[in-house]
Amino acid sequence: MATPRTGPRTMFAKIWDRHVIARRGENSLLYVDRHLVHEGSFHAFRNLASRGLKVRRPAQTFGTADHYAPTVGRKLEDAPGAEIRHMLTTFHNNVTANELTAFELDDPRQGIVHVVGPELGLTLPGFVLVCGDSHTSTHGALGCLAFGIGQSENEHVLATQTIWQTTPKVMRISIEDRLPRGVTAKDVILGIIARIGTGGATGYVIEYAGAAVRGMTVEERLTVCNMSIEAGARAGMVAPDDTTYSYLCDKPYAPAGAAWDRAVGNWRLLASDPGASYDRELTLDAEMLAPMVTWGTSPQDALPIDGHIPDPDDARDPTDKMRLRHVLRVMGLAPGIPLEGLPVDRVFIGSCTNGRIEDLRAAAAIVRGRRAHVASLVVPGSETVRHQAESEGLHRVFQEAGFEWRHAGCSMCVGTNGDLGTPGDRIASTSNRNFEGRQGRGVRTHLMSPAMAAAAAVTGRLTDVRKLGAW
Ligand SMILES: CC(C)[C@H](C(=O)O)[C@@H](O)C(=O)O
Ligand code: SF4
Repeated sequence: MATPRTGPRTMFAKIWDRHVIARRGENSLLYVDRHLVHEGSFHAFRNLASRGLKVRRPAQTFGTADHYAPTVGRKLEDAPGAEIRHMLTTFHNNVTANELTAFELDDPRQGIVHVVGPELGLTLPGFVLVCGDSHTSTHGALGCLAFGIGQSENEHVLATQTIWQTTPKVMRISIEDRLPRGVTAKDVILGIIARIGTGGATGYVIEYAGAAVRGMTVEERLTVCNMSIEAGARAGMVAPDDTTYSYLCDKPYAPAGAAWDRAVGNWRLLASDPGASYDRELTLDAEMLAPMVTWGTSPQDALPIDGHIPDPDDARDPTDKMRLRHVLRVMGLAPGIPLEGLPVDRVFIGSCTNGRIEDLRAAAAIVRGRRAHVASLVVPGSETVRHQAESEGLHRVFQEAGFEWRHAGCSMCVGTNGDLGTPGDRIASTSNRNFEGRQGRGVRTHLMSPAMAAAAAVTGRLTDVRKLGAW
């Protein structure tokens, strides 16, 4: 559908229209307000340099070391292996050569790009923000259009501060009512993906709306928008409101003084107009949601904790039947068994989905006064989060329970820094992808909320956190 020029407009259309510089057929050239880079952007920097170019707008481009960051210490030598160290050195050389502000291992602001952007105020409402990383959808929680880009697009943005895009469609997902006890933002997004599937939002930008979303903190909205990409969406967005402004007002890179007042005045105009039309609408009742756990190798393979492993024989479609058989083999699960009570070998609390301070507080509330039954790792999403958690004494709660408390990075979400499970491990993980082998060869991943992962750590089994009495 073409963007309507007049009449009620969606938040997406307002931001998009304001950034279009040129049109060529189906494609629009968009101005990019903010470009974020991590170690994975090395191809783009290499190609840029080979064309004799430098970053066009260094003041709008920020870098952070996250995927390869060692979490056991902050020195290059803490990284296991020459390849990992090479990635970190290459990143350093690229940001230095282009005179970019970057948060490297020794910087107190270092962390996962999608945690660092919002918490430093590098992500602002109304922006077009891009990064060579699929979970860039996270930033849309602040009311901007944020999406992941590929390496050649990344090079184009570095060189021109613009990007060619086709106009996506817009879907509104309204989550009405209030979240029940023990149900978190992670359960909301896993519930949505279980319902619409990993291709359910392909070609769309999702706008999350409804009372449950309005009632969420910014951190909870970030969790929801983070996993939009797992439903195939180009981006996820939440209209900015007073919750957004009070989150942003004291952030280092947010506007200050009179500029802040002017900015808020403009941001207040961003929300979709009443009566704006969407290409697709979906409404979910929050009251129906429960703590969710994935049982398969795709984020859509999610069920409430009181669910049972599906039986491939119940699948009508032969392709589904085959896929299910394969998934259950990979996951080491038998049809019909209950999810609750399944023993786990390891727990990972962290990632750009659930590595923020509220996530660590929620996990610590369950862990306090209990002991970890299995190897458990807490990796704050950023050093800012780590320092905040330490000032609240959360690190001691985890350490006294036998958890490992690390420095910030992507860590076991993807294991590119060497933090991996061992073959056969079943991991309760707060990350966003449960793809086969993502956390290590032969490792089985179950995605869940921080509270649920903490419950699994202290019982050694998939556990309904509502039964631990902490809620
Ligand atoms: C390495 C990076 C490009 C990748 C992504 O795009 O998402 C990673 O962050 C991931 O989560 O798998
Ligand atoms: S924490 Fe995981 S999902 Fe997020 S950017 Fe890092 S690897 Fe990707």
